Amino acid sequence: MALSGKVALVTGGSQGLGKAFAEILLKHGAKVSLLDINVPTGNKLKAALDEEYGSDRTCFISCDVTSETQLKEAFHKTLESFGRLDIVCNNAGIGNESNWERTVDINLNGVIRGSYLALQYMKKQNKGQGGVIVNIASMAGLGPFLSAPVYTATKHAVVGFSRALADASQVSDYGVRINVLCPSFAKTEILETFNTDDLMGQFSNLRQTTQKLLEHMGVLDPSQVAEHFLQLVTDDSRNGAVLRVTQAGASYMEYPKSVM
Ligand SMILES: NC(=O)c1ccc[n+]([C@@H]2O[C@H](COP(=O)([O-])OP(=O)(O)OC[C@H]3O[C@@H](n4cnc5c(N)ncnc54)[C@H](O)[C@@H]3O)[C@@H](O)[C@H]2O)c1
Ligand SMILES: CCCCC[C@H](O)/C=C/C=C\C/C=C\C/C=C\CCCC(=O)O
Repeated sequence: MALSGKVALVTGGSQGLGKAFAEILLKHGAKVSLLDINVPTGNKLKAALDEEYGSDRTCFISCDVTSETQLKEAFHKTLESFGRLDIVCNNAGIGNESNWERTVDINLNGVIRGSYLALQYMKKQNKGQGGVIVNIASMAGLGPFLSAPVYTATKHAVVGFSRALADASQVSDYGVRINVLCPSFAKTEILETFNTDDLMGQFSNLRQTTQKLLEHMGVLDPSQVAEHFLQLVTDDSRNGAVLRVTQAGASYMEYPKSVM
């Protein structure tokens, strides 16, 4: 998929990986709708992007992915502002093992809400032009991250949900590809989770273990992660792909062939 003239929507787009995804899409000619609950940071980012790319290339929409109503409205506003929708990145996520219900509602339910709305707007059967969904999981979607069991569960679920949806989309001929990105640790605010006892809950005693894992795996720059995100967006041959990104490089996960 060539990105010039295409329109993307990125949840959790105010900072961190969402910001890096927005920037790489803009660099390649797309327009981007940024959705986030962090309104001051989102507005600041929009102002900075206006300077660099012009004010018609982005919009910022205050949106909580736990609200079906707000998310629907944000998709509607994106279509209204830019006239089309081609790329949806369900990226908003948190690490909160204490309020784990909220973690499930953002990391998993938010991805499901965003993916279903994306299909509704992009699938050919609804007069959409087709497109691509990239859901952001984590290495914790591929194996156990011991200090964050609920986070691990949500990210495994994002991988399973996205792979099943990709097969369903292909069999139903929606014209929409669905892929998953699984980054290792990246330098963003979410890593502060490990220094916050309230967020780690009963697993705050595992801080040393987490710290060792982090030192062992290293910390990626968001721009490195964005390069691999771009691959999932632009490579039309990829549907149901799960791309693992580490300091050592990126590799597609291999799974047994689907029964269908
Ligand atoms: N940084 C890492 O090490 C890492 C590694 C693998 C995967 N991830 C995943 O990447 C994604 C982005 O995280 P990040 O690292 O950029 O962290 P971050 O904390 O910098 O960014 C997360 C963004 O999501 C927004 N957000 C949180 N709850 C929201 C909600 N209810 N509705 C809308 N927006 C909401 C936040 O305001 C923030 O802007 C997450 O899904 C995270 O799990 C991060
Ligand atoms: C709790 C919020 C912190 C977010 C961290 C973020 O998602 C990064 C996680 C990075 C690594 C997770 C650690 C362990 C996963 C365990 C095994 C994966 C092995 C799978 C493989 O090598 O393919």
